[in-house]
Amino acid sequence: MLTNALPTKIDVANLRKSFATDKGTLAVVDDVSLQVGEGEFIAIVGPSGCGKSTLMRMIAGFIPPDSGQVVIDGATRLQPSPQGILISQHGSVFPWLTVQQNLMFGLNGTQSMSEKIAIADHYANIVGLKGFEAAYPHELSGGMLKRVEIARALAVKPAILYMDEPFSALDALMSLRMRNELLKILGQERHTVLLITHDVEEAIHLADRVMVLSPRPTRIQATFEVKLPHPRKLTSPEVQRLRMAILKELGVDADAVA
Ligand SMILES: Nc1ncnc2c1ncn2[C@@H]1O[C@H](COP(=O)(O)OP(=O)(O)OP(=O)(O)O)[C@@H](O)[C@H]1O
Repeated sequence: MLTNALPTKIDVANLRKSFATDKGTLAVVDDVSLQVGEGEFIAIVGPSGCGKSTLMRMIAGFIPPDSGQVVIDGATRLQPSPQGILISQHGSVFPWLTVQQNLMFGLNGTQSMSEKIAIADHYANIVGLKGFEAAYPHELSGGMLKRVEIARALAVKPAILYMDEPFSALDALMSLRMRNELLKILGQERHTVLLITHDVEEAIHLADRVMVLSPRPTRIQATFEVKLPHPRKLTSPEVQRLRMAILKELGVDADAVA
């Protein structure tokens, strides 16, 4: 049980990971432990190349840790599960399928075709793609493609959403819109979310807790609770104070970016 009384969804204990490279062993993750509550939204920020993606991929079960363990719903995680969906920065929408077919892709065989279509159309609507169900990816903008990807992930109702810089390829306006859409969706359907971002404002906008990772080999350097109700006003003094404190942890001269 976490201090805020949410049942523990993800329990990460003493994860370590090194990679063998041409130049020898590269220690990437150094003894990371964290607990995530059911329905909690955690943002992870850290210096470039510190090991954020490696940490998330271990938690999601895509790569095995050298030591330590990941327990999800009380069971040790050894491989990826359909319960957890990873949305990456590169995107993975299938170019040969329409929006509707992409959204139906991950749905399992227990639903009839008409049920699958209804689910796909519901999520297309939620992310503002109504009317584009028959369009192919090449007919969509970058922001729309990102929305297809998020809708596809949500359509399978994953218990956990792993998001690795999902909005980093978008322009600032579209990124802000996507954050608001995500918050809207999470207001309707609760998911546990782990988000990697390099954008401190995005972390504070979305998350219940922001974890700051150290340079490689990475550890959890600091944790910030964001106890602000949604919708959050990004220009508020509380948000600005948190932003300064997190930037300071990251070694950025906060006065220079104020
Ligand atoms: N499979 C691998 N083999 C060897 N080195 C790897 C492998 N995967 C990651 N690395 C190295 O581990 C380090 C951390 O990479 P990772 O992608 O986890 O960092 P990151 O914090 O997510 O980076 P960024 O901020 O640039 O997205 C990097 O130096 C990377 O080159």
